[in-house]
Amino acid sequence: MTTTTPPESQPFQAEVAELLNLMVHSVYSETDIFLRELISNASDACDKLRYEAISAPELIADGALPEIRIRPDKKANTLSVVDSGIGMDRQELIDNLGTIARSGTKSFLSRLTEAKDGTNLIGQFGVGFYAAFMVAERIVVTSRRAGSDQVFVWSSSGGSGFEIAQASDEDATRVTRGTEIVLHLKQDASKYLEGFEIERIVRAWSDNIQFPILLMPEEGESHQINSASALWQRPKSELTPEDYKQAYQQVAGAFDEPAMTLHYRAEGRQSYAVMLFAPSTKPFDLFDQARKGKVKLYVRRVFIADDADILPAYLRFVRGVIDSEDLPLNISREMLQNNPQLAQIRKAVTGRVISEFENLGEKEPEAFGKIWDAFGPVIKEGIWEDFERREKLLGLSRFTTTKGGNRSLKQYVEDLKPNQTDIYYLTGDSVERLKANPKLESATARGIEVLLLTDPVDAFWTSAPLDFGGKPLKSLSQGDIDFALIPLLDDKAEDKKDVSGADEATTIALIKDALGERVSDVRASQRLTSSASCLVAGGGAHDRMLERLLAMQNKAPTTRPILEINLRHPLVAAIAGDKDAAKDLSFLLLEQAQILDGELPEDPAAFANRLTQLVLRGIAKG
Ligand SMILES: Nc1ncnc2c1ncn2[C@@H]1O[C@H](COP(=O)(O)OP(=O)(O)OP(=O)(O)O)[C@@H](O)[C@H]1O
Repeated sequence: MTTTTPPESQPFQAEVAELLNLMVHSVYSETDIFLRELISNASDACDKLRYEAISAPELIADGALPEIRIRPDKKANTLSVVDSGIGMDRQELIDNLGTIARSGTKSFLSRLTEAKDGTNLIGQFGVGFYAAFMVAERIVVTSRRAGSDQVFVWSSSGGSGFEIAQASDEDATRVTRGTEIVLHLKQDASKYLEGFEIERIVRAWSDNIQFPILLMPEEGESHQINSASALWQRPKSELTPEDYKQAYQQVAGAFDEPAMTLHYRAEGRQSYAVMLFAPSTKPFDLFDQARKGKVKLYVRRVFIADDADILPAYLRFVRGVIDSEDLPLNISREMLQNNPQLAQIRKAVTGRVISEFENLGEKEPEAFGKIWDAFGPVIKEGIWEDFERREKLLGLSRFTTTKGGNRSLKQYVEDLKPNQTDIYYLTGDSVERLKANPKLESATARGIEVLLLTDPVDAFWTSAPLDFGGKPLKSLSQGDIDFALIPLLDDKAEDKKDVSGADEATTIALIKDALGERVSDVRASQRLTSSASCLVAGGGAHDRMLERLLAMQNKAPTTRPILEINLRHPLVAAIAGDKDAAKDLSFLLLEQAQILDGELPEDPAAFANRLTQLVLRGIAKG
């Protein structure tokens, strides 16, 4: 005897209501995708059932492979997508079809509202089930969790909420396991009742869904309309670029083209098939804190998990499938973490993905450039995290430098100047600002190439001790720089040295006295040629950019910088000669340097005031 729960109305989570509103009033032309989304959910449900049935075989007592049925009904103007998968109980219906759990949803929705054509963005997000509201004015979902004697009906016409109720006897008899989704189609969506239209969409988007998809026409025989093969198990020679594209779009729920495809079978100590893709566009949650990967793990074609952390977090954008022949089918998700066989697979596949990137970088630099543009900031996390592959990841990295875009460290090292032993870089907010940074001056005068690093992650990985090909990486805004042995491009420039040289000891003493605690030291600079001053971090301190980022997050106390001055600069030279103005001039040197680093002077009003006073004095003198 089952207890009866009365029908109940529930509101959608605010994000769902907003998404539905967007879907209904939007101009998305790609309405076809609703079917792909429903089939994909149905397929996931079949996968989950097969997985649960490994430890509870009674769930599929009939032994039949779960399947997906599509039933158009012109008279009723409905299209049904039915699966005999895992199904949902009452709470699951409420949670899964009433909320969106993914973080970052709010900010994504506001981007979607602003976008002109949201299809691409929608692809990054994956609206899933809710896409059905593009074509349906009312949706009724009847579901029975596998093994349960209770059946529930979820229904909604979009808007602000849904109803949930216990199924009638008739409904319960019809849905013996899994989920039936009935779409009451909108007026202009009746084309989705045509068999040929359904077949076309399934071929285009869902052909390689592993479970049979059956079309149940109103007249005539039902028949299977997909090939239902595990594509990754087929030999490469049988597959076309179009097959790979479809497989990628299906497995990733994406709309773009894969930027790289890696398909192979490993034999030997372990056998497994690998089909992985690098997308060409960024997903919306690339920088999500959870940093979860999305490579699906199968064992002998049975889906096991989609979060088995097969690839390291810095490759979390890679999508696809690994299908092992050797892992035990009944491996629990908890056991995946510590399974030594899986650890070997992880290691081998990670190495292979990286060497594939290396190949692409060498043979098809443009194709690799696309991947780098989209995912470089993520791959660079690996330089910090993956000690073992650090040099390889540095080798993969592409940089904007003072010589141009898309430069590799290999190219950098080939172009080293005579006596140059280090690889120089500067971190900051934008390439334009970095190019104008005075810390580049001395390097520029010697034709030394400098990496201009502007991704937030750059401040972090560069804080590890790094070298490439035996050449250490060195920041131009940290510690001492010695360019003495590297010749100037224009060797006469050196003559300017004594033109208006200030008395070093006196000048430094005056500035130190004026600035007191604001700086940790004042030094003559090797970095500057034409600017008056710059700020650098001490050798043992965090680089300036990292310091700023950490300070923003209150993660570390700030350390005082070192002020470097250019003794040849007239402003610096003036300090020793004009004791009255020495204090104001010293502050000006500090504040100018802060501004050039993209910081604000601590007291902007005092800065403006000082500047005014000095200019007025200048005018009066003139
Ligand atoms: N046919 C179904 N059978 C069982 N559960 C389902 C079915 N359709 C949807 N669900 C459940 O509802 C959840 C939400 O589905 P939805 O399509 O909105 O997002 P998703 O599939 O999780 O995400 P994405 O679309 O990005 O893959 C699913 O995760 C699943 O738990």
